[in-house]
Amino acid sequence: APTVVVSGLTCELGGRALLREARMTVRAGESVAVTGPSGSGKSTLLACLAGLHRPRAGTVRVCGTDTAALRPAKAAAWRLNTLGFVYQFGELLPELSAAENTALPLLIAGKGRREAYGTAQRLLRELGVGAVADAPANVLSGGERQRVAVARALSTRPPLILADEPTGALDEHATDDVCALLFGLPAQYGCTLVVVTHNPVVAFHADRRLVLRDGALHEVGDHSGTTGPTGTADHPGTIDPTAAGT
Ligand SMILES: Nc1ncnc2c1ncn2[C@@H]1O[C@H](COP(=O)(O)OP(=O)(O)OP(=O)(O)O)[C@@H](O)[C@H]1O
Repeated sequence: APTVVVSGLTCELGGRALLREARMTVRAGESVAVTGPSGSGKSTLLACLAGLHRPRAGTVRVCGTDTAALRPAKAAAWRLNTLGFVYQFGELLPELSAAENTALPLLIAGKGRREAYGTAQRLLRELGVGAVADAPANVLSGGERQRVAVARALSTRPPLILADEPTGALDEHATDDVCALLFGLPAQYGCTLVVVTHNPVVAFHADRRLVLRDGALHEVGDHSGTTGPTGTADHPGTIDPTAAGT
């Protein structure tokens, strides 16, 4: 069964219709990038996937669960076990160490300290930030912060990772680094990945790309016919505006 099935999703915020009968399906183990103009509703779409925003119409099923129908008391536990979030600035708790940030979801899920910290240390090592496990989050570099954020997102082994502009605060080098890490997660950890990004270079790493335009999600060209994220077959060196989704 697909991990994500969205159909007829209609959502308003501040009196503005952001999503209009949007639809998308994401298969298990797939990575999908969602691009689109600023303010088009990409973060709102992620909030709907997470059941954090109740749509006016339509359905959102994640791992078979209708997220709009989740009762608040059950929603938090469902999110804890089903979703991992990665945000633009890592959004770690600054006074806690990398290991403490990573162990936190497991402690909240009721795991014992030994198991939670064991898992955290292992994930941080696997993601290349084992050396900073005991450093407070507020001294980490941007790239290290995002690696720790990914470790935290993976800690409960959720089937779906949602990333909202995960490279938005990084330079080019760190962006490449975090992209390699993020888009390698489905193969390495067996999860599904949905990434919201402005950056066509980031989107190009995904198995599929969707653009959110006028409230609807459109599939954009597959990788054939383009020379890569920085050029098209017809115009090498230019960014394909269709693929960029802007
Ligand atoms: N709680 C809210 N109440 C009212 N309006 C909101 C609320 N949250 C977001 N909006 C508005 O909804 C629109 C879409 O916001 P959203 O963050 O989903 O867009 P986005 O595509 O992710 O934008 P960006 O790429 O700039 O992050 C924006 O105009 C925003 O100001």
